[in-house]
Amino acid sequence: MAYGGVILSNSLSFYQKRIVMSSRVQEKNGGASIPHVLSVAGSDSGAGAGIQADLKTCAARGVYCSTVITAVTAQNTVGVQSVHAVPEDFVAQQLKSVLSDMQVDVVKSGMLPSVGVVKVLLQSLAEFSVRALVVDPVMVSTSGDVLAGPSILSTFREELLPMADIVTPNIKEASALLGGIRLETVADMRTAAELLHALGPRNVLVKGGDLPGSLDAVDIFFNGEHFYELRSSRIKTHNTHGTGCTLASCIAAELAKGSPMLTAVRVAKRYVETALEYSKDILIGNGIQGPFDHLLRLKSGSHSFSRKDAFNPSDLFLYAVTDSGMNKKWGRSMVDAVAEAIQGGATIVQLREKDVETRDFLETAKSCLAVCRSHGVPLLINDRIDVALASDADGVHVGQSDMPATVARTLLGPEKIIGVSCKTVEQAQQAWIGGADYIGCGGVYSTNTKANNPTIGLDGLKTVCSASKLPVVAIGGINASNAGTVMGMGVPNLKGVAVVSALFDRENVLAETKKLHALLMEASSSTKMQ
Ligand SMILES: Nc1ncnc2c1ncn2[C@@H]1O[C@H](COP(=O)(O)OP(=O)(O)OP(=O)(O)O)[C@@H](O)[C@H]1O
Ligand SMILES: Cc1ncc(CO)c(N)n1
Ligand SMILES: [Mg+2]
Repeated sequence: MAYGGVILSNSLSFYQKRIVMSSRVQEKNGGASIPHVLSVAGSDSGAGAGIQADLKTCAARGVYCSTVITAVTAQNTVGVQSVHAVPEDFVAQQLKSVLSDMQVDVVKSGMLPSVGVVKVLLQSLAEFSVRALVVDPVMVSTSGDVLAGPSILSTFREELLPMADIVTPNIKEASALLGGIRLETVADMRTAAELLHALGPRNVLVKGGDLPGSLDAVDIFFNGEHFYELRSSRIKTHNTHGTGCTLASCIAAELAKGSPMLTAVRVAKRYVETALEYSKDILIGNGIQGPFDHLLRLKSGSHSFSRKDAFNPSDLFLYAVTDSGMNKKWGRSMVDAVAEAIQGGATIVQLREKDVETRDFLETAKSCLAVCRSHGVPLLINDRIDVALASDADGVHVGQSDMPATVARTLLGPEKIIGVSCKTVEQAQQAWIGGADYIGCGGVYSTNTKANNPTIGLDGLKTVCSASKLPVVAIGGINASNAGTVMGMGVPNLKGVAVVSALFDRENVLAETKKLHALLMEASSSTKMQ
């Protein structure tokens, strides 16, 4: 069909009709339409390529992916050990199950192991409406293993390619489809793209991942009118297994979201490049070509210092909030100040940097995190979700004018700690609904670290604590002379006090933290005895 509503060939009017039909069905359903790719491909037991790559790619790109499995392969990072083709009538049944029920936007085909399976797919496409067909003519993997034999070539050329909105062969596949021509240079790739276009697909992308001796990763895109040389740096890595499947399913995902073809291809190439760069050092399997991480998640939190525990409200007991101005005044670095506070008994640390450059903030966060992790103390970042994400800190603390807790939760995921400053019962309720883990309540007393901040006093603190569904840490002007009073009240949900000046605007952070810790222990044990 013609993507984006441009009719490029008379034979496409049939598909145009189906677009109208499918949008009508969607209107009748009434719900929000979810972009949907159907992947018709083979399973890779090593999960780097095939169906598994397609599912991960679509998940990473925010698109729903259903699957029709055409073959099951026994495959790993060494190569393909065995292939078990799914019977053609069972492929047909899977296609019917999905397409008769779900609103599929784009079909992406990968491994189609027999002529019969290609025919079954074409029959389904004639019967059910989709907006685009992305054909990855899988024949030879980068490892050199044959996934569809030469007997399929004529069916690909004569029946499948003419139906494709885009076809994405690698060098070997392009050569095979064109009767074995030599493809050794970018100029050869252009020729191949033009020759393949003449077979009927609306667009052609000849992938140069396996182009011998090429410094960049160059792909040639041809839409029948213009050539585009899509170039990215070649990532030095062994983890390229499944790049082709990933590229094609990302193109399908972007098309499903409504992108024009060239945009979809550019985004997909950038996505592959980013995932390869992120994954270049990961080690999965002992073979020559490893998988990469489609979700860019496997490295974060997996290093040895990672905090393994869920948030524990008792961590709020002695909550140290840093202040770089104070530390500078007393001639110590932030990391040293944090290390002393932890040694003295601080149970959680919040990095609060108001007037610092982002790059310095990130560096400080990383160094403080190393100290905190080595002592099992959580580190939170004040306000800056980007810095929390980039440093892999344990969470954030946000104020009423910062990012709302719900948005912070979406960005940070379920395991990070989120705290919200609240003065009122309503704000505390909102923080709970938004998915926060604790609230900071104050200012209890007046303080010079926050100008023009109205205090709520001990009564205000009691009111919020009693109504709160979340654990509370009291903040604002708390120091050694009043901490005992605050903790000694024994109000429900109050788990600790947060302090800035009482620790950091002092000459000896270690001694001040110890003193405060002892006071809090005494106050909380006396409330327990009451
Ligand atoms: N080392 C690399 N660095 C950056 N991009 C790469 C690298 N290797 C491949 N690519 C890109 O990945 C995409 C897929 O290319 P490739 O030619 O390897 O496909 P393929 O052989 O079908 O993949 P596979 O069979 O491994 O799934 C292309 O956009 C290509 O430019
Ligand atoms: C199942 C399957 N499909 C496609 C490829 C191509 O990478 C592969 N290696 N395995
Ligand atoms: Mg390759």
